[in-house]
Amino acid sequence: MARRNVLITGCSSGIGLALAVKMANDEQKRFKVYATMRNLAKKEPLEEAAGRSLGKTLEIKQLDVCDEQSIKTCVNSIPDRRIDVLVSNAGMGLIGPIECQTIDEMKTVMDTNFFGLVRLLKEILPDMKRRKSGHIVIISSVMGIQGILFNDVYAASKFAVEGFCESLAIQALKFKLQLSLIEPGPVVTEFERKVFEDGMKMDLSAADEETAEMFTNIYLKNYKQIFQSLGQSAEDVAEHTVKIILAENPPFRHQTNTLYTPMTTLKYADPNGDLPIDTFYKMVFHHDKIFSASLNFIKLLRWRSRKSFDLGKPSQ
Ligand SMILES: NC(=O)C1=CN([C@@H]2O[C@H](COP(=O)(O)OP(=O)(O)OC[C@H]3O[C@@H](n4cnc5c(N)ncnc54)[C@H](OP(=O)(O)O)[C@@H]3O)[C@@H](O)[C@H]2O)C=CC1
Ligand SMILES: CC1=C(/C=C/C(C)=C/C=C/C(C)=C/C=O)C(C)(C)CCC1
Repeated sequence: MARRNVLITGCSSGIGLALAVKMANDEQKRFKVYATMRNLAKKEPLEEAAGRSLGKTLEIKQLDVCDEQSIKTCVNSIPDRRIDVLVSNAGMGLIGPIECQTIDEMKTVMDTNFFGLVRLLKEILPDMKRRKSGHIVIISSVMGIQGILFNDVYAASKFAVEGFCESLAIQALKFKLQLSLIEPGPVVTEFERKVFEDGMKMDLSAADEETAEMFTNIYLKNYKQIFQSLGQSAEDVAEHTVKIILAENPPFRHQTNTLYTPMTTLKYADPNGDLPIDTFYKMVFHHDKIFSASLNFIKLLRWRSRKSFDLGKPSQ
């Protein structure tokens, strides 16, 4: 099989970095990775992690998904503009009451998470259609299927991504192109740190007392614990993504976190849409102690299974 050219966006940290490194270090050398980032001053962690693949199976390039010219320049710099696998990963989060967010902040989230993907495809899709080959892989989120308290705009941006892809997938089929949405739950990356820090320093004066209290004492208070108990690593998500890229018949949707799937299943279990909303409401407002205890229990189980794995014993 010929080596496949892979372009990944947002490789300065997190999932993008982990995926670029994993694919570039593929033992069978099946990929040539174009690992892109908007700010090349941030390339050191990727260079370090890439090791010997740097300059061989991994090249670092500048690409800002909010800048059409930067996308064009990057794609033009790739031999024959050939991109066999596009991984649209660049993205950002935003949490908090909407009363305390500016429209400009919200627009930046939509511009990055949704229009970023649209800009990439406007440049890359015509080539893929002409060649009648290509795989478009999008790092979406469980929030592309289901909204979560105080993530209104972020969830909207990922819903936009999912709606766009669901529509495009039908046309793509005609051109023998594949489209896959990767849907991680919480992942411990810079995303989590940035979002939490911004949330902690958010000016909540525009919100009523009850909302501000809910955000601070329920959402932010539980945030770290949710990531510690249910969170995956970027490497774990990268491993799932590679499997999807290598699959003979890649699925349209793939959730990476089995601990999270019980929540998303609620969405499909009730066509009226009330079940997930009522369940989340009860978890947050009525059974918060049980919810918190369950998270602690999961954290303990995962810690124990990792510990026994570290000691050389397979986890139970
Ligand atoms: N972490 C999580 O819990 C989850 C994350 N996701 C999704 O995974 C993807 C990767 O996030 P993750 O690795 O967690 O977070 P990181 O913050 O570690 O990585 C995000 C990457 O996107 C880049 N980026 C942001 N804006 C732009 C832009 N305009 N052009 C190009 N690159 C840009 C960042 O660059 P810079 O360093 O310059 O800011 C960074 O490289 C995102 O789409 C996110 O929505 C999905 C589910 C859960
Ligand atoms: C599980 C759960 C909660 C929080 C989930 C979180 C915080 C998920 C984060 C997902 C991310 C960060 C996805 C990124 O794309 C709530 C609403 C507190 C209560 C109900 C159950």
